[in-house]
Amino acid sequence: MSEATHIPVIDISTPSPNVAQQVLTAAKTHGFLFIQNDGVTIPPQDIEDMFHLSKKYFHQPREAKAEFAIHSENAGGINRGWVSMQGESLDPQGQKDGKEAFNIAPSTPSTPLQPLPKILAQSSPLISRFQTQCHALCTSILDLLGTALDVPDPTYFSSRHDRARGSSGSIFRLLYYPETGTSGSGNEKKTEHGGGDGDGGESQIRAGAHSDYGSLTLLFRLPGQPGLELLSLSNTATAEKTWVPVPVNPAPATLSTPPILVNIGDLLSFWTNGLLKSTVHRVTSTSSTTTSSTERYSIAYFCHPLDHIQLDAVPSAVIQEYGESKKGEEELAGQRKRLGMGEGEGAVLTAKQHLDRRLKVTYGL
Ligand SMILES: O=C(O)CCC(=O)C(=O)O
Ligand SMILES: [Fe+2]
Repeated sequence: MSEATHIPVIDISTPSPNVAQQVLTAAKTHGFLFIQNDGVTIPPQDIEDMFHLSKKYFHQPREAKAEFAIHSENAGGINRGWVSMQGESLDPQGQKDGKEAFNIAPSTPSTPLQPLPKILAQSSPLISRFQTQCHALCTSILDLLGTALDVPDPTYFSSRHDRARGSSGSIFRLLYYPETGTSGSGNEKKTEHGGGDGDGGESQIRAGAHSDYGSLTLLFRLPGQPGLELLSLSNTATAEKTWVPVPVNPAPATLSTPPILVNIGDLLSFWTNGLLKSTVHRVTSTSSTTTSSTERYSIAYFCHPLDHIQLDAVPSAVIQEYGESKKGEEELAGQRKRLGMGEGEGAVLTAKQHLDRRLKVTYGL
């Protein structure tokens, strides 16, 4: 990875203005940062158990998984349940993704977990606990951003994500990228797609190029299962971009458990006038020289503000100034266009409207 895209590993276990600045700098520069796992907020044992559960779930026969198909009543409605192999394209202009997924909406004190297939239901306490832990980490990161952005109330962002106060678009997602190049995987063909963005090689797209929709995404991956790449500026003069791999553990000699990867989503970028970057990323096969790749698992927590939260001006001089700069204006015009908002349309969106527009523009939902 070139120095320009060196994603820092940040230890936030003792929050301070300096730590807050480190988080802000990474969010402004790369839109990606690693958080050192303190072993407490999200215990490594729970991460391991979640991966174990995910493996057990996805290794079931197709028919068992189809009972809880995404958006079905069985699965508890819209955006919940199982996404089949090639069942979605994260890049609407690209090919179908070579992956399966299972979406679980977070439980709250007033809403229990959605109906789950038996294997997952048996581990409901682990799933609920894991979601709560993920949300707690998001809260800490949002508070650090509030501090570094000099918002008078540093909990400005996090209080607007308070799960006890209502529903949100937050979603917890188990992801499975089946082995390819062998019979029965359902995704045998190696494709030519994806080599044209500067990496020069042939690679198979397992999850198409996209940016995430919400405020923050936490991503858990397993050592020995690389494949995530982000689109990074490689030449400022020509604005040329290139795909850069994101290691699972950037410092295995010093970090016994992989740090947690965090990235900024479109909503938080929009809310901060484009100051925080929502960076395009994708998942490719592990090898650019062979036709097969081994199975891969990841787990994502997509954190969203409460549905009713208005994404209006954040009381931060840094954000306001950025919005008035040429770069900020360009950034916002691009985001508005992507959201299908007319030029000069100054309407304030709620978090739910933002998500609905983003889904509508991307999927025509
Ligand atoms: O599986 C991964 O490593 C990334 C998945 C991803 O970017 C997503 O689901 O939004
Ligand atoms: Fe993503």
